[in-house]
Amino acid sequence: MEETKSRFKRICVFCGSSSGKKASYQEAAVELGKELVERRIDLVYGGGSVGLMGLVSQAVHDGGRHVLGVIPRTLMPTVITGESVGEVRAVSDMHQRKAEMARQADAFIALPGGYGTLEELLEVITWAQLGIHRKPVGLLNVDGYYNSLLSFIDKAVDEGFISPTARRIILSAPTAKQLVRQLEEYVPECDEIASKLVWDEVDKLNFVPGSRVAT
Ligand SMILES: C/C(=C\CNc1ncnc2c1ncn2[C@@H]1O[C@H](COP(=O)(O)O)[C@@H](O)[C@H]1O)CO
Repeated sequence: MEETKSRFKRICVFCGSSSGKKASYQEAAVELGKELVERRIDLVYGGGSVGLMGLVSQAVHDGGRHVLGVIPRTLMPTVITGESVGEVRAVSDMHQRKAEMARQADAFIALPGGYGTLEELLEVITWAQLGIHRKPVGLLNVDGYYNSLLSFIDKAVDEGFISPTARRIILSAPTAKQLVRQLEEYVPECDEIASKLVWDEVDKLNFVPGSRVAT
């Protein structure tokens, strides 16, 4: 397989701790892992081997890329989340886990998932809206899984709760290849208010002003 170069060193994947009912969700997790490998991109995720989390991490590890699992100490016993592949970083709680995953990543992708996935996804979108980071965020919309979420977000734009600029933070595509290509081409827009906010160093998630990609 020919390797393609990427602007990203490491991507964070949020996804179900369950596998979902359709084979297409599981296939998409493996496909995404292979796409990261092809582009020589490492993975950061929530650790363990359950559900789609296990499938994407195993595919990246099998392809020879680095896998970093960030996992709260309480969830570390393998009877709870299964054996992790690659490097495991223990953190004290779920908040620290999200902050550490975000700090370690140059971009974010959400595969299908449940509450945990949605919460992680919406948080990095909110952080982008506030100018805490300028890293791309993409939804892997497998079999239209996220259509209703995207419709809801469009309704929130129509009703005046999300600005058109903030709507454009979210990229989406039906396949890993199309989505990663979009993430590679993404140029962040700056909201007028967000551009004036000054976040503490710790809150900035490694973003260097003036660069297109967070470092
Ligand atoms: C404790 C139980 C199951 C184990 N649950 C999780 N294991 C690992 N990571 C998890 C777990 N729950 C949430 N996460 C994080 O959120 C995303 C997955 O959540 P979802 O609700 O399945 O979409 C994932 O990205 C993780 O970072 C027994 O119930």
